[in-house]
Amino acid sequence: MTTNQRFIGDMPKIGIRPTIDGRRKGVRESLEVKTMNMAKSVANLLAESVRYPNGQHVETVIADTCIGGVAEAAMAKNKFDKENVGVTITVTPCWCYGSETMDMNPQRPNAIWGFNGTERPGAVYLAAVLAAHNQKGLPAFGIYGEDVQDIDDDAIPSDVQEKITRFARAGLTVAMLKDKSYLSIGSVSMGIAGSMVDESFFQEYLGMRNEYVDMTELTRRINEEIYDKEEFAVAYQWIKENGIFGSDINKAANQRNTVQKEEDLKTNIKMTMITRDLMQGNAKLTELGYEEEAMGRNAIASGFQGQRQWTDHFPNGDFMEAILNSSFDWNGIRAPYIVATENDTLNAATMLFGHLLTNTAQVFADVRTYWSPSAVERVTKHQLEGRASNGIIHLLNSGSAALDGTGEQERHGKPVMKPFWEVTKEEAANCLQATEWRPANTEYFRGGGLSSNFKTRGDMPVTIARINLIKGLGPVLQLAEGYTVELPEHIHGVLNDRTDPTWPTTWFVPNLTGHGAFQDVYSVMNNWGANHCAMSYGHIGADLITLASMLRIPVNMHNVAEENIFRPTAWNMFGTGDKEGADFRACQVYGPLYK
Ligand SMILES: C[C@H](O)[C@@H](O)[C@@H](O)C(=O)CO
Ligand SMILES: [Mn+2]
Repeated sequence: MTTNQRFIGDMPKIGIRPTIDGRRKGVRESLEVKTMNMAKSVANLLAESVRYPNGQHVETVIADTCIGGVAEAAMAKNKFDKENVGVTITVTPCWCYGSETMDMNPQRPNAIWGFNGTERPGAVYLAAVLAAHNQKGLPAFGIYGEDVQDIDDDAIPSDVQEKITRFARAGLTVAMLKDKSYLSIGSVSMGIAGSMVDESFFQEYLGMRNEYVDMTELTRRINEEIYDKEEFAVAYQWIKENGIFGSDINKAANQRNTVQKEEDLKTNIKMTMITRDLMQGNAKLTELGYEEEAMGRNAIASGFQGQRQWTDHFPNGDFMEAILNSSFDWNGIRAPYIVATENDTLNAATMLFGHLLTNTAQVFADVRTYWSPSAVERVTKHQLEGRASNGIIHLLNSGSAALDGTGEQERHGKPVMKPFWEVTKEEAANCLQATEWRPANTEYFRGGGLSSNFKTRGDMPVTIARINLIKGLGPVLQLAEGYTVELPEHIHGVLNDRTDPTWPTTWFVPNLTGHGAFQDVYSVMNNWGANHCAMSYGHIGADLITLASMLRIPVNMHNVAEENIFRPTAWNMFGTGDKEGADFRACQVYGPLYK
């Protein structure tokens, strides 16, 4: 199965609306070419610089005519509705009639680029149409280049490019979430509130539905052999030949014997295939006589409860979660699946944001420990240095960290996490080689299984994020941009051995601003809203903030520079001095996108 067959329906397109002054006999005629050229430049920019998670370049649809009034606005809308347009960008070099030309679809993110020129007043239209958007309660993003351009200049200035592409990535994420499912496999893990499904959150904020299966469905499919046995043979050979099987940390009395460990590996492979099939279906199952199972659940993300009923008896979910979240498996290099440990639905939604904005794999982790410089010195007799010198946060969890999180993919000799189509065979092999599959800690996981153990390479720019649900307020998003750091081996060894050393470790350092939650590293840990975070490659805080504003989720903690914050213009009307407070007020007034 190829990745672009993964979900039912086409990828959403971006609709481009060239608006124009409707006055014929001179004015309109003189502007037609320029206006359409702006639309074409935006289409070219998007096709070059934005891709869908399946690797295809983004598709755009330009309205058949410039839009001078309401009839042409309706014609553009009809075209867009037929073409599965999920996001629209209006462009214009001139004055046009605000409410007569505007896009009034309340659920499709909309931006307007008003050309900064002097011959015709694009900025005046921009201000007028944004006022109409605000007055009608239909928030839109305004884009106005900083420097004046000449009317015959069809280039898009870099500040405008940045805003258009940021808007497009976030808008497409909104559109790609819509009408997909989150699949809960099992229910609440160990009282973790994030694994209590809040259907209103998924339905009203993300436009998604919730699907559920009991974990016994895995048992049924394993026992009745409802999976592709040929694929199983390939997977088994692949991991036996290429996997590194690390040592057992369990006391002799608690160790599983060789026969059990071999069975655990086989069960883990079957769990991986079955979870994927539950999410997206598998045509092979039709050949086996299981047409219903072959359909899958149109799930763009899933979560596996695991602990404790399953893991007290069966092999744990670490292998399954690690492989599915990675950009490769025994079938080759492919887009990651999003699977949350402990069925933490809120971390899964955060991982989806990171994945759909960047097209890269995500690292799910416990926000485990803050190590102050003095605590590290006390325990190791060594001082933290460089980026780590203000203290470090230990990200660690059984399960869902993508193997891409090893940092074994490179650009210009530096560790990165890439979209799957840029990952080479050698890099995928290196990620696997940097991972040890170790017998699970049987005091935690009585049913055994294989845990994935690696240490993330340092110097990767990353962003950790998390959605939290607050009674009386709704969802809020928090994020921290920072870097992975690599500690000298002796320090890492001492710190890591104090916890469960069979799991993947990332040492994270946030960028500090000296204010609020970013006063120091301790404050970042202290202000984290739950036990988990999702880590994404790159400094994507600004994209996350734009996306959150589209979904009306306020951001309660971030360390993104103010000049990079891009939200609908209406947000400024809720206050310009205190952007954080304005965000909360705006989100409260507009409410969830799909209410
Ligand atoms: C094995 C343990 O139960 C861990 O899974 C636990 O510490 C968590 O990850 C909690 O989020
Ligand atoms: Mn956890």
